[in-house]
Amino acid sequence: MIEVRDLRREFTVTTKVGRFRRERRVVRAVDDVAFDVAAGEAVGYVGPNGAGKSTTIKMLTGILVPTSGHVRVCGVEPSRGRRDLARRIGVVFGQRSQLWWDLPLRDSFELLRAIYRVPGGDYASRLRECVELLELGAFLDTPVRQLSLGQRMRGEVTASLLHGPELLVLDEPTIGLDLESKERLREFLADLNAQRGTTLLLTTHDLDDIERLCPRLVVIDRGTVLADGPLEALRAEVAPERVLVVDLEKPAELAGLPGVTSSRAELNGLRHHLTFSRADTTAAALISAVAARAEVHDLVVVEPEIDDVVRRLYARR
Ligand SMILES: Nc1ncnc2c1ncn2[C@@H]1O[C@H](COP(=O)(O)OP(=O)(O)OP(=O)(O)O)[C@@H](O)[C@H]1O
Repeated sequence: MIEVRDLRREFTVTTKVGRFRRERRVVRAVDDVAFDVAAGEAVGYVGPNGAGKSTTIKMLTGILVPTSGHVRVCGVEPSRGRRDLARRIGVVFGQRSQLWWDLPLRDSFELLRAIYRVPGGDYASRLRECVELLELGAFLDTPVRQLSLGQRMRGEVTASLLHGPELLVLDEPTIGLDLESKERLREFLADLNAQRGTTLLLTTHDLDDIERLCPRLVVIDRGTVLADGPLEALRAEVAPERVLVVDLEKPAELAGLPGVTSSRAELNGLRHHLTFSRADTTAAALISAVAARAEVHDLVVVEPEIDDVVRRLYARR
């Protein structure tokens, strides 16, 4: 669905030096990026501010022309076949609208239907589905400028799906939304991917979006790909330590258990936090070792937070 090789984009920026001189400098925003996305995947494209995420997305959608490299999206070269591509993909920019500010949402949708020449039956069924799942009914006749951010974002997502795209590219789709709106949108996108098979590529700073939606992560920093793989594999690679938290029936000492790299006790020895590495032991073996020493009341295995995984990936540089 997406094929990117040796992708590069440079910008020339002019900065003022002293009172009269200006200096031209080349900024390489995307530097030899390569990745593929197969049909039906849901991939998170993450990185710190200025990493090159938006620049990549703009090249994938044909808004920006690459300085060099190879990009194909749905078999189309985006900068040459922008119109053709627009019929096959949907794009949502959290910070930019594709809706007509003064028109009611419903009229914006009608205009998009005409632009993309969507057959009446397909349009009606897609709109009905989005209205129902994204709960748009109450504000379909409200001008876009009067909508809340959460309502507008639901409108943006609907607008991007009316022509039935194979791929949906989202740049910061949940930015600024309240928790309930975020969750509703995530659930909708997860269903779209799982049930319709729509491929998703999204950039986000909210790692809960990734945890909820994207089994695979491409991490970019300073224009280059730092890591690419399933979230679980990256977690195991850079943050292999997990913590077994056990509550005991009676206080006990749990020092020296095999595979435990550090431990901490609280509640007068009733609760223990045992840190262990995947390479040294398994959760099952550790639980058996604890149970052989003391009567276990309850337990939980805590995985490293996704924020921690991503922070360690950035730090690895
Ligand atoms: N039009 C432009 N002219 C000059 N420099 C640019 C331009 N667009 C982006 N850049 C620079 O390219 C780099 C990458 O920017 P980009 O917007 O792709 O980052 P990002 O990962 O999307 O960041 P953020 O998370 O802050 O949105 C930055 O150093 C940015 O200043």
